[in-house]
Amino acid sequence: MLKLNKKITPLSLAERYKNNGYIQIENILASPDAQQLHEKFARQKEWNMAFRKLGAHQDLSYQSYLQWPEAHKKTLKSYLDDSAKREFQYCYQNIPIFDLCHNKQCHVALFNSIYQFVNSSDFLNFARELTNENKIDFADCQMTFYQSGNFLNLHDDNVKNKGRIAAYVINLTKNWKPDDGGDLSIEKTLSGKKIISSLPPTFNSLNIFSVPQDHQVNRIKDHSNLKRYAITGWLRQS
Ligand SMILES: O=C(O)CCC(=O)C(=O)O
Ligand SMILES: [Fe+2]
Repeated sequence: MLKLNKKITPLSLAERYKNNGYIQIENILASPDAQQLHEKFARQKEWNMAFRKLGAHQDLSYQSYLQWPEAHKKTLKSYLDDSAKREFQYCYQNIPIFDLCHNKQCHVALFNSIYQFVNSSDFLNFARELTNENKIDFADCQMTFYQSGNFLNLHDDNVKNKGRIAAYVINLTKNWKPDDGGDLSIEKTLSGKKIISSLPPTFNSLNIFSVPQDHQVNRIKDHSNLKRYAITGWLRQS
């Protein structure tokens, strides 16, 4: 079972969350758990590669994508880069753990342990105290993996009837540098002025931000070797 770092007291951070609408908390998981999770993410071979084509979500097997001829990969990259300038677009790898484990038997120990952890009373109570939202009933979750050229354009996470109260990101990226890109930007407009806050994907940090709120995952630079791993999802009301 994954464990929270017991030294972090959510009530002491609630004021900051309330004032800003977001917070980043370092060293969120017990340290051996974060290290082991990172190793398991790094060993995971199959992912869904998610992007949009002609305005609709697409899922592709990442392993089959790796077999494509280079020319074919280049064509997709140009399409995505061009489309990202004109419309809502994203490209990253994920595994929809909540869909795989919820209401079904899931036999992958890693997926089960993440699903159980984010729905444990420890994690949900932590989130309820931090956000002062007692109506949080459960957390959905996915594993995500971004690498060079991957991004997620500006959006606000607001989807009707999903009961999303706040979004969370447990960052499992090692050795991030500002030059890699891949930080999470949160945008606000205050007195007509755009304010952008950038949250680096610091290893073993938790980001929580209220929904709706404009944010994006900045593109990981083409030259970067970064593997941006995270557990992401929403704290939801049934
Ligand atoms: O990975 C992140 O930092 C945020 C991801 C996100 O915004 C989303 O999946 O909707
Ligand atoms: Fe989002």
